[in-house]
Amino acid sequence: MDKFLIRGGRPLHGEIPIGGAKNSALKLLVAGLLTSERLVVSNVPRIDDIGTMRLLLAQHGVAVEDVDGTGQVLSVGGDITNTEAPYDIVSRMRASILVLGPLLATVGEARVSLPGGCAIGTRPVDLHLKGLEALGAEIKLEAGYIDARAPRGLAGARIILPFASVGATENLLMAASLAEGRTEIVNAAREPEIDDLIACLNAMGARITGEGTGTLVIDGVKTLHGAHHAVVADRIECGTYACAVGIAGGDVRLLGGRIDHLGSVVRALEEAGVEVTEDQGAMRVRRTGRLKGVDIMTEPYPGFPTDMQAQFMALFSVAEGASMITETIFENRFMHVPELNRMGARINVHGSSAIIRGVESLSGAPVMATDLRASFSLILAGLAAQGETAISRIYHLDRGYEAVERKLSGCGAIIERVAD
Ligand SMILES: CC(=O)N[C@H]1[C@@H](OP(=O)(O)OP(=O)(O)OC[C@H]2O[C@@H](n3ccc(=O)[nH]c3=O)[C@H](O)[C@@H]2O)O[C@H](CO)[C@@H](O)[C@@H]1O
Ligand SMILES: C=C(OP(=O)(O)O)C(=O)O
Repeated sequence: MDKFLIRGGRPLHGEIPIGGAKNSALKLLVAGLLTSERLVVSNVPRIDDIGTMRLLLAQHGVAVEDVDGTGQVLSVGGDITNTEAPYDIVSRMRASILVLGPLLATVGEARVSLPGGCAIGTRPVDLHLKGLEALGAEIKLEAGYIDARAPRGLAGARIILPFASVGATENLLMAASLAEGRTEIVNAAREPEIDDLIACLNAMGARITGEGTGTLVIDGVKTLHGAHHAVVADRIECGTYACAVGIAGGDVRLLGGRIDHLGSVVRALEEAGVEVTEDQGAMRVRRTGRLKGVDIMTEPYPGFPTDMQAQFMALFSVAEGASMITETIFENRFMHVPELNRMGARINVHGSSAIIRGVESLSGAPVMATDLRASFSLILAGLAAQGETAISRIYHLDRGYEAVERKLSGCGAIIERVAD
């Protein structure tokens, strides 16, 4: 197991390239199950979750090839030979549940392990299952597995989601693309990654309209074909590095960062005293003065993303005044709080809200990463802290961030990966 050693106190200057979005690339690769032709996906981030997805697709008999040897252009293709998604892969990566809709739509059956809870919450999949049942699937839960069948194929339906679930919207979109007739998904998620999946499915011959509106209309087609699609820029990676500049100070251009996908994050940064501008295909982030505390609440897009909550917690821990962060999406997403407090932060959690009383400075300490975004909040704290911070269990971070130490040290940070 690796750990990071960070020496804080240095401002960041330079450029950081922003990669393709983890939360889009994973679903785009799954979309490859919907056709026996080749789907080529470019701008794929080189992160551990992509390796796990390749393993899962291989388990279904579908090959994922590295087209040019860079790991950034992957081609998915081949016939599905096995419809089981086993526990050992699904429990490692929850996005595995996304194979359910495509397997049902193409081969009419799937056996997918229930993902169960994870560090940030219970994360049930009831909305995925109810939606697929509305499309005609017969679903049984047995021995920890979802047994789903659609012996007569899937048929379009009007589905009203009680909550705009990202994963349920994606599973239903892919299944409905090959269902007979029209499907309408009301209260669909509106995240940019959903629009990216729709663009890819439409390039494969699907007929989907309504992206970004919350109501998606899918006219099912008989087959989908191969296509080439480039993954949208990772708004969470971009927002995370913006927080790095916010907490460490300095001036950095985030290359390829999409400011238009980060409205609520940019507003919070600006309120906190961080300057954000669009700069010729990059997002430029600067901070010279003291940070100020801000209140934020996580919400589905276009609201403030839960995947940026931990990073802002670190930022506000050294801001002037108090901040309140309310987490409304996941019930247990404050595991970074005790670790930040060990570094000198003053954070109290009351139910789904955390009160952060800003301190003058943090001090380096040995801390432990508990999940993907929490891991980065500790890096951010380490960049601002006096002395050395040692972060263990960074395998959580490697799930979703590419080349963190290279990107940060390229801008002047002192960060090193060492074997634990
Ligand atoms: C791989 C991926 O893209 N992950 C993202 C995706 O996760 P994911 O797709 O799991 O997130 P959802 O939007 O589905 O979940 C949000 C909330 O709805 C609840 N829920 C969801 C489905 C369901 O059937 N029943 C139910 O109760 C969940 O427990 C959670 O509390 O969106 C989240 C919310 O933006 C992000 O934090 C994750 O990074
Ligand atoms: C929670 C996240 O991912 P996952 O849904 O894969 O757990 C995330 O990307 O912050």
